[in-house]
Amino acid sequence: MTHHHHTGPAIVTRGLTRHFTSRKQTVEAVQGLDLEIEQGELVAFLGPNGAGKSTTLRMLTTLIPPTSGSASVAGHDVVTGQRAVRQEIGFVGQGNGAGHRQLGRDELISQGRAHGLSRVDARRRAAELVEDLDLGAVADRKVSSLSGGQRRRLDIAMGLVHLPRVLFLDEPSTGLDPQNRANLQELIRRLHAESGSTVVLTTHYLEEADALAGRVIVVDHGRVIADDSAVSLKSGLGDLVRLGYADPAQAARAAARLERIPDSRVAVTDDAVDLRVKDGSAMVGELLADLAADGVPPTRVEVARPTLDDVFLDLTGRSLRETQQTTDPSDEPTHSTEIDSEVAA
Ligand SMILES: Nc1ncnc2c1ncn2[C@@H]1O[C@H](COP(=O)(O)OP(=O)(O)OP(=O)(O)O)[C@@H](O)[C@H]1O
Repeated sequence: MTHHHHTGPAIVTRGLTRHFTSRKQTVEAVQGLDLEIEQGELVAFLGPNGAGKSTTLRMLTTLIPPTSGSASVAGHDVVTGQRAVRQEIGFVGQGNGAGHRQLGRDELISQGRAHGLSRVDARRRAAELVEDLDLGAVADRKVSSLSGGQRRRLDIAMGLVHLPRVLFLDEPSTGLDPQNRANLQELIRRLHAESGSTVVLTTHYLEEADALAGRVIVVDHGRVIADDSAVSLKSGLGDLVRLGYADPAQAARAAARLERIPDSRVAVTDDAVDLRVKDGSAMVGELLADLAADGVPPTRVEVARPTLDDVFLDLTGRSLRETQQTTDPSDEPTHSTEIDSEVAA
């Protein structure tokens, strides 16, 4: 069997586990992942700092071996078939190591040569990538002089030189401004659509996972806590209808009435009632009429569509934003700022 005929899933993991030991303490970074990712999927691993996203990617790209369990990529085991896996994949890490003194185009050509392309083919491939990734204006400048967004596009071009069947991107848009992030997402979407290759990325931008990935795998403490399309994850949770009252007694009466709605959850805090229910936005008119008829019309109403942060909160009792801020205080402030603006949107 040659890898060209591999027709099974792009990625399979079975009990994939990785522990780290430092100063006699064991960190269970990844704990027993069982995943199947089909060829051509675009998947985002979403989770807070330290959830195990990078460790998972580093195992799948053969940079570190699993402690236990197994994984295969494009039909090859990441341990016994390390070499074959490397030929099939592209990996764009966090801050790749393109030589700063080189010109962007020369970096691409060297990378192509390193992957076994002839000089002519490497030049041709570099030219294609410069075109595809809109690097024309910067390809003939030194890498060290490029902006963050240009540098990221060059990193991605580096990962694409050998037409990988599976592309791994570790936090591709971290550190980019919103405009560059949007451009990069558009680029990833286009590359995925045109190449039909499998794309796996990690992110802690909710908005990115939401906008980009057909499938979102939410990880926390080294485990998968949800795995579905962003749309299903959110619609499964339901909309939040928040009703404000003049006093707590009214709120309590309204809550008692709302608890009769099937498949809903009601929470009261002082003079506000939170109702979580599927398609809440569609039923709000009827709901208000009923409450008015029962003598408990609210004084304020807000309806919020669920975000992936709500999904995370529902699953873990914590917000991605909180974990973002507390797990790694040295983290760049851009992260939490971004997540704030996403939630506010
Ligand atoms: N080489 C290592 N030695 C010791 N601990 C490690 C090592 N690499 C990762 N860890 C720990 O494993 C856990 C998972 O880290 P990992 O980098 O996979 O998380 P992540 O989800 O990618 O987070 P981030 O969003 O911050 O990149 C963390 O607790 C981390 O401190």
